[in-house]
Amino acid sequence: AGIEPAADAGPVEPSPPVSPAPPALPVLPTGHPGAVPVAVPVPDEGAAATVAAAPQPSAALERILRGPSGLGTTSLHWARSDAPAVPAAPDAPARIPGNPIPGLYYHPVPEPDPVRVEELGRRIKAWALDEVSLYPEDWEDQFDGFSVGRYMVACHPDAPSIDHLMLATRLMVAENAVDDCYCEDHGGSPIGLGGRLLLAHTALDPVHTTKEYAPDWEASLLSDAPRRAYRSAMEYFLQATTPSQADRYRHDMARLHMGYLAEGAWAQTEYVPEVWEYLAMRQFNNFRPCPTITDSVGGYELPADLHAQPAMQRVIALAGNATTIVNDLYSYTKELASPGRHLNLPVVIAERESRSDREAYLKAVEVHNDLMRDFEAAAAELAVTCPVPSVQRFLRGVAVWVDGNHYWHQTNTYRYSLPDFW
Ligand SMILES: CC(C)=CCC/C(C)=C(\C)COP(=O)(O)OP(=O)(O)O
Ligand SMILES: [Mg+2]
Repeated sequence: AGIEPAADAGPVEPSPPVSPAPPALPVLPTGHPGAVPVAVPVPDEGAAATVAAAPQPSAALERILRGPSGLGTTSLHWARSDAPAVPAAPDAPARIPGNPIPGLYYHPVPEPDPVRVEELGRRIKAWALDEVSLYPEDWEDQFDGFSVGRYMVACHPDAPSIDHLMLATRLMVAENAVDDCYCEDHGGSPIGLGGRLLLAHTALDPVHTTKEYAPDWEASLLSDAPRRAYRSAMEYFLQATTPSQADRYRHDMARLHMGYLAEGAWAQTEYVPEVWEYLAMRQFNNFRPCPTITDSVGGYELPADLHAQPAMQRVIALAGNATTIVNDLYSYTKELASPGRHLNLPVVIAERESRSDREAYLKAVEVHNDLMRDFEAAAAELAVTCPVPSVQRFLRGVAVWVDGNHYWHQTNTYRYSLPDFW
């Protein structure tokens, strides 16, 4: 991961004052300079019926990708361009910084709104420095290089306001702080990871304990940068979401923490998993908590029983897996250069299937492409079988998150560079 907070995960340090309770989030655009009003792409009943009647998954997929159709819906096409998904040509001229991985199946996105990107960048830095003391000032370049504002604007083009975008952006920063500080090479280690993660998880899922012990737990939430970040980001999230949306997020974060633990355990014992085992671990150590808040950031709710449907769970898992293997591919050279052996899909394929680095990398691209195609087929099928407006919008929000995530990885040349395999 990438944002490098003050690496003080150990002993309790003097705490900054608890930030005030966040205000309730307005659902409508706020009039803030960056609060660009957007049309909400919820199909009407007629449009939903059209989807329901569509016989072919491919037609439904196109429907999800294109958004609503019909009179007056032009403005509802909020992110995916009409450009087809492309296996990139190796010699295609670059229009934006960073080259896409040749042969990768992805959808280009429009450039994120620069006004929003700038305002979000300003506000997230203020939060990081003033509200949660996330990192020392001399780490500013790394924070800026992470470009979290550009990331979140690209992934949530339907957010009604900057306040909504801030929900996702705080959580993204906090999640990376925990990964960097607890798990990876900014003070992290597999040793003792379980205890650190569990205690950090209580910033998301509070401890209900006796009067005697509650103050110690409360104080612990301010005792290091990852916990301060989780606690504050979750407090804002709770103000803006329903109890079931918050509980969905907690569940996804418990999954993530379980994935960190498996990765850490394998690192500790120097175990190189089989490819399928690696993919299982990476389904948990995964971006999943980010696309699954797309409705919260969009200012609407996918009801809990619709979120829990097995077909929706499959769509979410496949989307999360595709986005996470994108990270393995774009961060490959960074991870090769890091100390020790950092597992990612190309590294595991090379080891377990006795392939050259290049062959293994190219096979990992194919694994990603299969996951993307399976995700899109599963989403299309669900759109046909469940023509409910919130489901349609959620599926589209997840698809757009997948595309925005690819865009961010491709264009973040501060963090990532491609290997020389073509
Ligand atoms: C934002 C979030 C939920 C992250 C959790 C898992 C995670 C850190 C990733 C999927 C990114 O993977 P990785 O740790 O390999 O990140 P970098 O390659 O260092 O960018
Ligand atoms: Mg990586």
